[in-house]
Amino acid sequence: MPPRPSPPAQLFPHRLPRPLLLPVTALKHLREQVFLAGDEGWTGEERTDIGGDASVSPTPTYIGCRGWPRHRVRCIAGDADTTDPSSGTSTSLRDWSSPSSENTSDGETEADVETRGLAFFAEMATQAASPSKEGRYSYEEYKETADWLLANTEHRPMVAIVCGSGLGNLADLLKEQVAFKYEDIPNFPKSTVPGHAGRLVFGNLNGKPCVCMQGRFHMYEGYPLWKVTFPIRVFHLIGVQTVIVTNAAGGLNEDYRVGHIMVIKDHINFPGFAGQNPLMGPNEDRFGPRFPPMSDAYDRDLRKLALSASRDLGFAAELHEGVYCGLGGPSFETIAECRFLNRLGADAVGMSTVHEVVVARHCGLRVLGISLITNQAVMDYNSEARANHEEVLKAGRESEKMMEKLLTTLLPRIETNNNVN
Ligand SMILES: O=P(O)(O)O[C@@H]1C[C@H](O)[C@@H](CO)O1
Ligand code: HPA
Repeated sequence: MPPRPSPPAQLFPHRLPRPLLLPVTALKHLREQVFLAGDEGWTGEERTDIGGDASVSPTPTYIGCRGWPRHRVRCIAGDADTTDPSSGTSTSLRDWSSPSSENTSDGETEADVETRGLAFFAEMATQAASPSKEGRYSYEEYKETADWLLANTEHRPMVAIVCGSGLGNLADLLKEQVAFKYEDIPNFPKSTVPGHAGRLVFGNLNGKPCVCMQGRFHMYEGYPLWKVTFPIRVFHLIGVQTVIVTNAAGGLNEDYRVGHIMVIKDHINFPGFAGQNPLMGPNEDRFGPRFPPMSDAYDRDLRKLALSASRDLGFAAELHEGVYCGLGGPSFETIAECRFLNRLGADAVGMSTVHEVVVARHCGLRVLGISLITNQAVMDYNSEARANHEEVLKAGRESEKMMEKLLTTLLPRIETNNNVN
């Protein structure tokens, strides 16, 4: 075994109560949640994803938690005793030195941080060690979550609403609410983005039984697409028939203004072009077919209902039908990219939705997509405008009343099979 080097200074060492044994395969899965770095790859706190691979790293491996405040990204130092993936043996993770009781900047002691770090890590380890986590959820896990929800609420929603950035308050419209934090629901991922609260809210919207995702999951958070779309299949299993996906989007169409609404007519799944499709991998026939069509992804009757509701509400002039282009994010688009997408036929651009829609259609759910135009995409090299998340959230807050009215008017009109002419 190579001699054990000193830990990098930026790593705050934490003591493990005892060596933690994990199979090498578990470490591979942990890469989705935490970053792993060999000695050579470590460049300090500025780096959040070093992308070393424990299974091939010849040097000791450090593990930190993605998404933690950076000064806390220093969870556990490890001693990779056995790193040969072919051996299938275990990797032991040990502490480097003793903890201190020094306070961190927000008053939490290092001991608290350590406790949290260990709890987080233990959870990750448990999840990673589960055989079903080999790249996807098993049917039984979707079912487990669905059954848990059905056992914990009497609500039986027909419609699910996914709230986009800044649109989480839509969930407040529901009456007779029963809400669950994502972290309390078995198998549910966790929201990490500001403006995505991370609660599943059941209730009635204008008499219609609904469930609202107050916060969605995005590819750029580091989640694989089978996690991003996990709730959609759960909705199917609890009896939901229609999903309304909302999002914040940048307007590419020159007629679109901030605060306008776009009913999604079609989408361009850009990550899909690069092989990032949530249906990649073995098909689960109990959800749907291997090769689902997408030419009817956005339900024509639901689109008509949305357009007629907007006419009834008097804001038809602010409502468009258009094509949404989903990208991976988290960087906003360059000017050249915006021009390119616009020429391709996209009217609005965002970082979500398309994966949820693919999975929803795969399991036969009807889909209505609604984009709130929160900013105009920058298309001009002379422009000083810069897209930013604060602006997106602000536009969401400013237009929430319009979105609320649209949904409140629309929901009671949704039948199992609308046939609107
Ligand atoms: O969840 P959505 O698609 O509404 O959120 C958009 C895309 C990014 O998450 C974020 C950028 O501001 O808003
Ligand atoms: N680009 C991508 N995603 C977005 C935007 C944008 O301009 N606005 C809100 N979400």
